[in-house]
Amino acid sequence: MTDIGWGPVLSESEGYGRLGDNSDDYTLLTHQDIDKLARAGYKPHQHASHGMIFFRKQNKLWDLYEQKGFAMMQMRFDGTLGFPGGLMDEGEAPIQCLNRELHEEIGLDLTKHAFSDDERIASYLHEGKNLVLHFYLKEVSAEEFFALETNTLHAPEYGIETLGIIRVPLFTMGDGLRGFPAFLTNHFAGNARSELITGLMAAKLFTQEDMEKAIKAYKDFIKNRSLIENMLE
Ligand SMILES: O=c1[nH]cnc2c1ncn2[C@H]1C[C@H](O)[C@@H](COP(=O)(O)OP(=O)(O)O)O1
Repeated sequence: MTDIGWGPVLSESEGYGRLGDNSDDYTLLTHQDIDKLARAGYKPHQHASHGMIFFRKQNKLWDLYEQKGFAMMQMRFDGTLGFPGGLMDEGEAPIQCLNRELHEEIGLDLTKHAFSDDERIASYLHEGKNLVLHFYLKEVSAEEFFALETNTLHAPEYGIETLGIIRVPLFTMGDGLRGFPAFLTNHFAGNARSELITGLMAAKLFTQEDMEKAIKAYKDFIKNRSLIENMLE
């Protein structure tokens, strides 16, 4: 087999992952938009699919904090946080792309846990990047979640694209910041932060009020951090 090398292939997708996206850069697409894209063979855009696997469990963590369960994310090769998933290959549909990528990145057993098309909860267009992002959500039991996590160590891309699977802390500590709001202050790939918020709301793990409180705590922290950094300059 001729080795084509990854250089030319990767350089084409370099721009998609650049940091600095805002949530306003992404437009939420309707079902009609998606049907139209499918009829056009998903062209002329590049597409990517990512999925959130979670379990719900009402728990009092350390007898103190209300924990809602866990959601799975990953530390990516580029140092940002994201969901398992990736770019669609020629001839694929978004759901095929998702299942292929989840097998490669987290070793998902597709005979047991393949995602289905009706688990897509949102799709977004980034016009500037000509990129459509499809986002899927899957609920599993706690036991299945732990087994899936263990299996990630044997995934073909573990240690290459996926540097580690992480659990999103779904609780807030007494200072109102540590836990989920502090988690939101990390660097995320693409619109993964918005997807996380959307996914947790769609799963009804957060009430509107709890989510607004968490987002406010995270944004206040970022604002205060920038103020302090500016003062120190
Ligand atoms: O979790 C994510 N949510 C939304 N957008 C994401 C996420 N992870 C990455 N991205 C963006 C930015 C990336 O460059 C493109 C392509 O995804 P990626 O997973 O890097 O694709 P490959 O593994 O290189 O095929 O989507």
